[in-house]
Amino acid sequence: MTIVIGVLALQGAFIEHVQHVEKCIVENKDQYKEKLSVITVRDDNQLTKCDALIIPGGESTTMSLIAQRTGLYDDLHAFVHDPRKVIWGTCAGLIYLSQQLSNEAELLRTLDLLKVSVMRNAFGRQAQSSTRICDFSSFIPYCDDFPATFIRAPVIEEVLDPEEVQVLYKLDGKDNNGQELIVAAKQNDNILVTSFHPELAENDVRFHDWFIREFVLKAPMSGF
Ligand SMILES: NC(=O)CC[C@H](N)C(=O)O
Repeated sequence: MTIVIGVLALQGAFIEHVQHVEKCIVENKDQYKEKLSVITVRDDNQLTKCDALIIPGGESTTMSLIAQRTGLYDDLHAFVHDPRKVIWGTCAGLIYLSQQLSNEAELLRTLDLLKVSVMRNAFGRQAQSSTRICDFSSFIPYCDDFPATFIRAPVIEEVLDPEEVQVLYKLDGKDNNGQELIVAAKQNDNILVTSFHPELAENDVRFHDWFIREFVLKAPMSGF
């Protein structure tokens, strides 16, 4: 059996995710317990082939409008709500997955999955983009120097269901609303979100490798 990881390719930084997953497969295939492949997803036919789906960064309003216009919204909604599927949303993908937006919610019909409240563009106009070296070793073994790139990034201001959502990482300080700066979280064992872009860490696939090992290869579909 081959496990298929899809990358939603309606809009945004999908190619970088595909390249990172491909690099993981080439470099680590002997360590993975199952055969993996990666495809881009633009329609329902491609989506039905997938066991996991990465929703990339980009512009969440545009992504949501394209999904509605192409008729993919309902299929995406059903896919991400299936507990056997593995989902990872980065940046705009995080916004698109969330149940509640505290600002700029007009025109955006989210997939209503992640039980959090999110603030879009939480770092304001002053610092729209930055790369910070983050210590993720509390959840990714030995990964204490990861270059996390934030581009007009959202933050999770509030977890709406602490039983299902676990905070993985937050930045020091508060956002413009005086709320917490949660930038990585997981919901149950199959949904991961990051407000930064691990796919932009050049030649560094540690985050993607961890996603594959901790989520994709542990999901029910892979038989473990
Ligand atoms: N890099 C990104 O994905 C930016 C997200 C963008 N600010 C949005 O609201 O969709």
